[in-house]
Amino acid sequence: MRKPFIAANWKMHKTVEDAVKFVEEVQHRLPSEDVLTCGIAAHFLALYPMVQKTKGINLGVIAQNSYGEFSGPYTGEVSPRALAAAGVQYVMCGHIERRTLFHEDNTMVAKKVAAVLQCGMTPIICTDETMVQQEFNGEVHYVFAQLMDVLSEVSFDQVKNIIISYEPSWAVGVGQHANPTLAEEGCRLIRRSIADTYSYEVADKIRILYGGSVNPENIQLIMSKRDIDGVLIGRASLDADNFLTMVDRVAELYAPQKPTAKQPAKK
Ligand SMILES: O=C(CO)COP(=O)(O)O
Repeated sequence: MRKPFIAANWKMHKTVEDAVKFVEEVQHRLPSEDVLTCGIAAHFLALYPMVQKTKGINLGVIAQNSYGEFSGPYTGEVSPRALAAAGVQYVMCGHIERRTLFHEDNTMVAKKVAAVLQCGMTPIICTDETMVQQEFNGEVHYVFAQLMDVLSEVSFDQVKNIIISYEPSWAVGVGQHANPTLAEEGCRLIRRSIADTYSYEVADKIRILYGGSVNPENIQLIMSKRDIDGVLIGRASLDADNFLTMVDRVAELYAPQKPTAKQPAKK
């Protein structure tokens, strides 16, 4: 069974002080790691203080980006080696805002993914709808070439250590989440492409997250979908109580002591 992963993506919000305060607010109220994994993607400055604050609690620290080299003359970039040494566990690679605002392409993202894996961290590889489907002559076709480009440097041994997120551009930051069935379809297609390229066993183990306007009202519906293993939450994760409400709602779906009608549908 794939353990759910509930991650906040704070983007360029919060000062270091705000970030630490948030951790203090949630630290004694998170469910056990046996039920689900929680994480927070914060900006670079907040990462080290958050690593110190989250020791021993179910709240992984996620970098929102890193560079594809370990060291060198890359002014303004942050090395994955430095992130790993600081205790960061996960790195987001190729978020749609990095692609659209900072012109990251598949080659750059593939290098980041490879470097993150080499440093012993888990990449959260971000994909959007253009990476799984395209329209030709008015018909929607499923395409995997771009996803495979991004995974080009990930070996069979390494692929079990990745997380993938599916964040369709029409749902990110707009307040209207993708129809859960469409969201699951994107995740299912990604899993199928992993199965075709690597193996069914690997595809069955990889966690695939959905991101795009997730909030306390829609999180249970989204997380009740079989092929959605977690969520990346932007705006709705900035408030500690809101974040905890969402975590609790997912825990309700998964906690063994609280079976729900949805549970048999999950893997
Ligand atoms: O970008 C996102 C997660 O990475 C989603 O952002 P919103 O939840 O604000 O739509």
